[in-house]
This record gives sequence, C-alpha cells and structure tokens, in this order.
Amino acid sequence: KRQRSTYTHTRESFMDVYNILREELMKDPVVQSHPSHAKEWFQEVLDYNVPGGKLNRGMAVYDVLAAIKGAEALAEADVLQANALGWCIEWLQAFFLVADDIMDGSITRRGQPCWYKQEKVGMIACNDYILLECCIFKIIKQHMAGHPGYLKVMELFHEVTYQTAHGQLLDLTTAPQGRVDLSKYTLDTYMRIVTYKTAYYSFYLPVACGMVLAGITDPQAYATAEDILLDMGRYFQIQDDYLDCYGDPEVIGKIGTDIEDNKCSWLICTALQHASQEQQDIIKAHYGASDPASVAHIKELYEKLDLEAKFKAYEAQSYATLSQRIAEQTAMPRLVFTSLLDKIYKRCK
Ligand SMILES: O=C(O)c1ccc2cccc(-c3cccc4ccccc34)c2n1
Repeated sequence: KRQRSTYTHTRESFMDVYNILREELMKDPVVQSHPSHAKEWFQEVLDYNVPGGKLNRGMAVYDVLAAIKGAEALAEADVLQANALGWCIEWLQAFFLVADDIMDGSITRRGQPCWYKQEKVGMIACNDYILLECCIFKIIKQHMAGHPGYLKVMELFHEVTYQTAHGQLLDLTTAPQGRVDLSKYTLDTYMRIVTYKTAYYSFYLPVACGMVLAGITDPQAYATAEDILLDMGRYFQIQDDYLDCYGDPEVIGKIGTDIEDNKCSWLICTALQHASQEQQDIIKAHYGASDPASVAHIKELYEKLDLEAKFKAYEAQSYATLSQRIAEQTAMPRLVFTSLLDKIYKRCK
C-alpha cells in the first residue's frame, strides 16, 4: 500500500505552497490575457519580492493552528489553508518593504538591490506594491471562500494594513530623512511606532490567522492575544535595535547602521531620557552623521549611560511579565505564545 505522505512543516514545504499560490495568481484571467512581457513582469514582481525573507511570520500560522488544536501536525485539508494565510502575511510584508524602501531611499533589501532600484523598475514599483497587496485578497478569496472565518480574515488583513501604515506615518514624521528634531525621540513615540509598524503584522497577525482557522470567535480571546503579542512584538523590535549596535555582524549577517541612519531606536530614545544637557549636545552634534568618529562618540555615550545593562534589565523584566501573562491567560493553549517567545528571547540574530 503506497505510504501516504504526511506533511512536515519545513521552509521547503512552505515554499511548495508559494509555487501553488503563484501559479494560481498567474492563471488569473487578467494575467493570462496580458502580452507576455506583462505576464513576465508580474511574475518577476512576485518572485523577486515575496520569497527571500526568513518566512518566520508566514510559517508561524501553521504552528499556531496546530498548537490550538493540540495536534502534532495538521490534517491534510488544513495544511494548504494555513500556509496560504501564512503566505498572505509574507505578501503583506513584501508590499510594505517595496513601498518603505522607496520612501526610505534604501539601496539593498535581503542582500539584493531594492526592487525600485532595478534599472527597468524605478517608480513602476509604486504600481507593483499595489499589485502585491491585491494578491492578498485574491489568495484569501481562493482559499477561504466558504470558510466561516472568511470575513474575519478579510477584516484582519485590512485592519493590520491600516495599523502598519499608521506606524510608517509616525516613523516618517518622527524621523524624517536628514537632521531630526531629537525632541520627538521619546520612548512613548518609539513604542507607538514599533507597535503599529511591526508588532501588529509580525506577531498579532500570524496568531490571529491561526485563531480564525481554529474557529475561535470570542472577541476576548483576540483581545488577550493582542495584548500579549504586541508586548512580544515590542520586545522583538527593541532587541533588534540592541543587536543593531551590540550584535555580532558575523552572526546577524549585516553591520548595524541605525546611528548613521538617524533611526528612532530604543537605544537613542533611552539615551535621551537619561542624558545630561552636555550629553544631549553630543547627541545633537553626532547622531545621524556617517563619519566613524561621530558614531564612536555616540557609542561612547551609550557606554557611559550603560545602555547594555539597561537593555538586559528590560529584557529580563519583559520576559518575566510575558511569561506570567501567558501562564495566567486561559484563552488559548500556552504553547501558542511560548513557542514564539522561546524563538525570540535572548536571540543573537
Ligand atoms: O525576519 C524574520 O522573520 C525574523 C528575523 C529574526 C528572528 C529571530 C528570532 C525569531 C524570529 C521569529 C521566529 C518565528 C516567528 C516569528 C514571528 C514574527 C517575528 C519573528 C519570528 C525571527 N524572525
């Protein structure tokens, strides 16, 4: 009797689902009736921008659904639907990254030139990121039609897109390119930027997708999940800011440039909160300047303010609070939250 292949959730099997979704999108009548150069362009927009990240957000949906069901692995019928929603999160991220790279004037993304930096692309990328967003709702229609959670998933992706765009609005108006008004760099504003720009789509969205597929409808369950996951997302980004300055470039795979880039990071906001007037003058003179001497002055100031210890204290406090909130909540199996927390806590990259 032929051995039924059981599904194992790996990057490879997740990538198999990307190929299914891409073929479905290419089969769309509008795309099919395009002249070949336009068909090829659309396919390249997808292949260049959607896969290529770590795929953790997209792959998390399957794990959440399995954890809620208390199953080691999902039934065949659930696998494609869970991974299709997971890919919608990767499409959403691709949409934001193509757009953000234009707004930020970035050069490279995921180790290759940003899409808009391609000779043939330029501002056509503005139309391409719109197409990337539209794919999300094509995929949802294809894989969620008939599911009781179809409307909830539709609302979820619209809501998270709205929240993420507000996070980008806040980031762009707080830290505009060039010299910044450091008085805007407060921890409160920083926390709002991180919550709306990163935490909602990176942490709340994968879990909420898994909850919808598991048939959870209780609004309180979503509120509890949101509360815990936004805290986890803020912790993840603060860690990211810390690693940008104190991480090992070999391990992280890139050299941090937040200081040169004027980034509104947890480090600079915390430094400003504790800096004397004289130290604030040093920050004004050297933050956002790309010459190594300026970067050295800022890092020296970070040492004096003992930001590493402040981060470690925040990290310990954050982990303790999150662990307690996860233990106390009864909305979902703890594994839903602990599997994510264990992946990000004390990470080095
Ligand atoms: O850019 C990425 O995806 C990335 C980069 C670095 C990381 C370091 C540790 C853990 C994750 C990670 C693992 C699993 C699920 C996740 C969900 C949301 C965010 C991060 C997740 C991670 N993710």
